[in-house]
Amino acid sequence: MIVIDRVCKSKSRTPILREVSFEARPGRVTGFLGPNGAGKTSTLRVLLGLDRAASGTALVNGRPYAGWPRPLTTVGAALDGSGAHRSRSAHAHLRWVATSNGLPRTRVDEVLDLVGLTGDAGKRAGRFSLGMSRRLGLAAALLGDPPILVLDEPVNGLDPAGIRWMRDFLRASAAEGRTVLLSSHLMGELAEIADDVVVIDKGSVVARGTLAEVTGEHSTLEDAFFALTGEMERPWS
Ligand SMILES: Nc1ncnc2c1ncn2[C@@H]1O[C@H](COP(=O)(O)OP(=O)(O)OP(=O)(O)O)[C@@H](O)[C@H]1O
Repeated sequence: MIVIDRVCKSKSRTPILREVSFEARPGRVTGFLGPNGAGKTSTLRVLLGLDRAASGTALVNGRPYAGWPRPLTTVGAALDGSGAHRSRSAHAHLRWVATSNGLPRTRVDEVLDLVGLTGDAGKRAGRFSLGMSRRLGLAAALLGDPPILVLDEPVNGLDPAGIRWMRDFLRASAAEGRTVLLSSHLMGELAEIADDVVVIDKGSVVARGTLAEVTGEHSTLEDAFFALTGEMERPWS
């Protein structure tokens, strides 16, 4: 369970998060939706202890992320890229992450299999496609078999097959009882995958609830999003 409670943060004296509050629950996919620059990544960075909030709390299973003795066994996170050095093979990268976090190396082959990268395990990360890099980032996040997954824009840039694979994987993870929190600015995709939706705009949460509650009277989540944020649909974007 993730509980974010009235998190505030400023950068260069400009408020970028204004009392952000929401929950992500076990067994559900929670979609964190907002336009570019709304504050999604900043919120996730606070949650993962990579940035400090000026005020408010962000807790995973009742504690700050950094308060967990072996955080990878509580939260698996993938923010941007695979995190692997270009010259390292997928297998070597995962071995290094496992060893440095006190996780058994036997887990490396298991997570490679889970994300469908067994056949590419010896390939250098620098030669991976975007979809393969996303899978490698996810594999690292899964090393500790965590009950909570936090993923920043996991389907951004993936081809249709990659999107479908990621969607099925995350839905199956939630069905196993995991808490899955993912950010996205792709509304159609989020509507396909999320049980619960949190909409953030200009650093403030403007809606949260089940997908049906947030969509409300609108025919699609996208329509609801534009009504909530006042963003105009731009034909060139
Ligand atoms: N290091 C920084 N210095 C100054 N401003 C920053 C910094 N990092 C982020 N910001 C600002 O904070 C706001 C929120 O950015 P953030 O990256 O969290 O948004 P986002 O919703 O993840 O956007 P995107 O979908 O484009 O990734 C933006 O206005 C951004 O310009």
